[in-house]
Amino acid sequence: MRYAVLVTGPAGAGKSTFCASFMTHLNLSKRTGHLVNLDPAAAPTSFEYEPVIDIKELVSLEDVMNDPDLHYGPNGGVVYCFEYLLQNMDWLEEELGSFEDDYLIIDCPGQIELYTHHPFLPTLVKNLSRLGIRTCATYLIESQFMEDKYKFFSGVLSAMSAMVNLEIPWINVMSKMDLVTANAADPSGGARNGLRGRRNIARYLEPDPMLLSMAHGDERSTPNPRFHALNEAIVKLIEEHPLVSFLPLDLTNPDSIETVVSHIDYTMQYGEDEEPKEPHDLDGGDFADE
Ligand SMILES: Nc1nc2c(ncn2[C@@H]2O[C@H](COP(=O)(O)OP(=O)(O)OP(=O)(O)O)[C@@H](O)[C@H]2O)c(=O)[nH]1
Ligand SMILES: [Mg+2]
Repeated sequence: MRYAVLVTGPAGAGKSTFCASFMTHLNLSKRTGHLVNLDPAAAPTSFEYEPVIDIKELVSLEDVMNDPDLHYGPNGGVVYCFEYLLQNMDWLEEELGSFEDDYLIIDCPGQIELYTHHPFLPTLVKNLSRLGIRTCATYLIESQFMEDKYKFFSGVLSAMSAMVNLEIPWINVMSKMDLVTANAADPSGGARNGLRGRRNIARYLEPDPMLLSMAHGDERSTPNPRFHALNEAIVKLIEEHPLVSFLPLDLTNPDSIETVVSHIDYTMQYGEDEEPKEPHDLDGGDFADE
């Protein structure tokens, strides 16, 4: 059985950094992981681990943008590259041919429209499953989103929108939690503030729709009734479909990546199909006759 983890999320969420930490964690646990780069815009220097498969060998953003017949800018260019990849699945299939029994960590581009507007991920996942690869997705949002309730809820909605398009196990991750801890440790805040900070964080990890109702009126002084109605509708949607919760990821704490990886293992039922180990002393034992 082969396994693949799609690492998705908006631009700069920390996807490539997470992929590298994931690789390090697997190596330290004596497991084998391979990095697959599906970001046609990735800079060659951005990888701590050399990708075993790299979309840029098929098509790179640079080539697309320099093509005088195509006239694409960076965003349209990435979309074009992904379309090209899906039209050339035999290339990916061939590249994937040589990996058995391993984890493939697939670093995806940060263009949000790839996840919300286009059927790219579902098509990719269908192809992976046709090749017998069990796949799950992670969706990263960075902790700074928690500082702006509107940004946060737009992040929740885009995660939901990406999720409902994909019929595979899905894990949302709140990345860069080290930046939040740094704020909570602010000496001027004192212990009570720290506690309130942690409670507040919990309300973001299991999104509490009331945060959005409360946001209304505090930062924006003149309440716009239509805006209010929209907020109410979003609150209701999140209450009725509590699909989204986040696992915190703090890369400065080794336990944190371990927790995220165990969730990924569990959700993909990693290792369940492995051959059961032979017990040592079954034959010649007494209980055979009893
Ligand atoms: N403090 C902190 N910074 C991080 C963490 N993860 C990533 N960063 C920083 O955030 C920036 C973006 O990280 P990347 O891993 O390149 O993010 P990405 O999602 O791959 O970005 P794109 O591929 O451009 O969409 C870099 O400057 C990283 O150093 C983290 O856990 N904590
Ligand atoms: Mg990246």
